[in-house]
Amino acid sequence: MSLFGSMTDSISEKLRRHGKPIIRRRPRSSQEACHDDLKTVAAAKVDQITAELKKISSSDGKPFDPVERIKEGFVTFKKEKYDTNPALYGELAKGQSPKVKYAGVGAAIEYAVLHLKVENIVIIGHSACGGIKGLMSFALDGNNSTDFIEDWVKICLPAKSKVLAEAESSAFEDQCGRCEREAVNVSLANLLTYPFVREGVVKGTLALKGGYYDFVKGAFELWELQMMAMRRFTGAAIRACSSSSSSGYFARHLHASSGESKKIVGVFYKANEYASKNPNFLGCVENSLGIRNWLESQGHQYIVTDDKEGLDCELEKHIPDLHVLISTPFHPAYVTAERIKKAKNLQLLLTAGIGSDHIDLQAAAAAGLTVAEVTGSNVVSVAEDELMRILILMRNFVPGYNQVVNGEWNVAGIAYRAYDLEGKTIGTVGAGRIGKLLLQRLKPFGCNLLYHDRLQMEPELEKEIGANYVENLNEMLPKCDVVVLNMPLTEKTRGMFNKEMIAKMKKGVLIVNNARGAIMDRQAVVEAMESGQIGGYSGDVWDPQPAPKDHPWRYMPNQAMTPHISGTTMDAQIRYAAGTKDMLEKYFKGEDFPAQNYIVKDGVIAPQYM
Ligand SMILES: NC(=O)c1ccc[n+]([C@@H]2O[C@H](COP(=O)([O-])OP(=O)(O)OC[C@H]3O[C@@H](n4cnc5c(N)ncnc54)[C@H](O)[C@@H]3O)[C@@H](O)[C@H]2O)c1
Ligand SMILES: [Zn+2]
Repeated sequence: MSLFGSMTDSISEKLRRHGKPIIRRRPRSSQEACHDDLKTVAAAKVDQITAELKKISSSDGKPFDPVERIKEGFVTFKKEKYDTNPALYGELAKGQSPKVKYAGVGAAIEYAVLHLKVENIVIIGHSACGGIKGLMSFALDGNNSTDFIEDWVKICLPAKSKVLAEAESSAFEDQCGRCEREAVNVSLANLLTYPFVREGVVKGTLALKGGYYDFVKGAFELWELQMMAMRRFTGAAIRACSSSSSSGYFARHLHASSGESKKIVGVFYKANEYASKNPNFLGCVENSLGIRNWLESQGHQYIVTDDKEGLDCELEKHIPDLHVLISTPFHPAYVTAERIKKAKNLQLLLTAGIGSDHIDLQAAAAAGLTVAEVTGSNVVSVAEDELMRILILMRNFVPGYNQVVNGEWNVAGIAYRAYDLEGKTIGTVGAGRIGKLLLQRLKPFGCNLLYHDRLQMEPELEKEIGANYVENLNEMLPKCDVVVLNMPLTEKTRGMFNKEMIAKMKKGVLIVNNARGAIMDRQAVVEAMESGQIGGYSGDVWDPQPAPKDHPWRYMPNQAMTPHISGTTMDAQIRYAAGTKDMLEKYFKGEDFPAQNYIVKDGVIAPQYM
């Protein structure tokens, strides 16, 4: 591993979770009782050293610059040590087996930032790193992960995927070199999960810097964390890290006694030959959210299957004694009242994704169960996909694509019903997380944006998004060239878009539905497509799922349907896997989940799902 402490937070984290803290605490001594005095002493010492350093550098007229100090130090090291002892450093360049490891763990960082008021944190990686070599050569297929490397790898996966995406065909050595630098960036992002670090960076009182020693070339690189770019690249890492808690012991169980072993069942789609094609493919049976080793190391049983239908299926076998069921909307395990009745040990139903309508919420509430999902985990994924579908329908893309595949060329056959998006009226039914993101993304297209929801947005947000609220849905529908559905499937919205509602829309309206298939009256859609009342329909949600071969939406004209894919991008999977793990961890400890994740809590259904 690194000599310089990068990644060490996650390592100590891992050890703490296994109940083996790296540093064992001595009983409190009287000396420790007066550590407040020591704090003052330490702060005074730091002030003194800083003042001395400033004096030294101001003697040559330049202001004190900590980054310059590091560079100078490195140049001195290179000239006076490295270049004078080629035999030793040549040996080091081949690899090392260090006897000592310096590690800054959470508490030390907190002390340094809050009390010593350091202005720079530098994380330094190095060439020929054994840890990175392990990370790069390790296949995340869920089979050969070791107890230790699994969590570490998960935290650094964004670095590995970035390198593989950018330099897939490069030589292994080159990939390792890139990953040694990217891993530093991940560690920097990891630091941002500390609120006091974030605050310092935002306020400009603290700078996060990455460094890299190349022992082979004898070079040193230094770079500063770019807040915006980092956020984008390491967002997933930040979420993955912040989902790990800092205490390793099971405190108490809200629902059961401490330390009890649980039977957890996950229902996911099978990825078969695709499972190993991407290390972030966590949401399939094969990789089972990447939590198998973690669960089993704590004595829990984890059964995973895609076999979810009928009385003979694998899921049904485990219903009588499972404690937790993890399911996804993409390959929904239908949790009916009968199944809930049979599930005598069931406590928790987790949806890895958003939308828990595959669960009979009334029955779950009556049985005192908790239902929760990873709220927000794939809202960007869905909003982007909806924007794509709007454009695909508006430009009549699918028939054009089909012509190409079929060896045809007929511009007219596409053009007569292809339009610009600009100037059209687009209305979303439901403007929650996804609806708002869609409206924001539509703004630059110069459309007339409308929304209907149970709730009106705050005037400021409404103005920023540039959409007008229409309280009465019946007034909005006749105005729209495109209607997008963005509300949950509930008892109120099931079958809501029937023949009568569809008749209220403009003739030739385009409909995008990534919300839920059952919000539409299946047959009414088919008939309206055939009559031309609906000009185009696109979506990724069906009722039931998987859609049977004879589902009529497969065969209606002017449709641009896909299987349920929008919320299960590789980016989304990292987020919903981390969110599911976070909730499991909290469940084991008897802690509450983030409030927005609850669909049913303590037998009460959240109001918008009633
Ligand atoms: N296709 C996919 O992969 C995918 C992924 C994520 C979510 N979804 C679906 O999208 C839905 C919305 O997700 P979200 O994250 O935006 O949820 P959200 O809770 O943030 O927003 C839902 C909005 O719908 C509104 N609403 C509820 N009932 C309504 C009604 N009867 N009439 C009008 N408005 C109503 C709510 O007030 C809320 O503003 C989910 O429930 C899920 O079914 C699909
Ligand atoms: Zn190393």
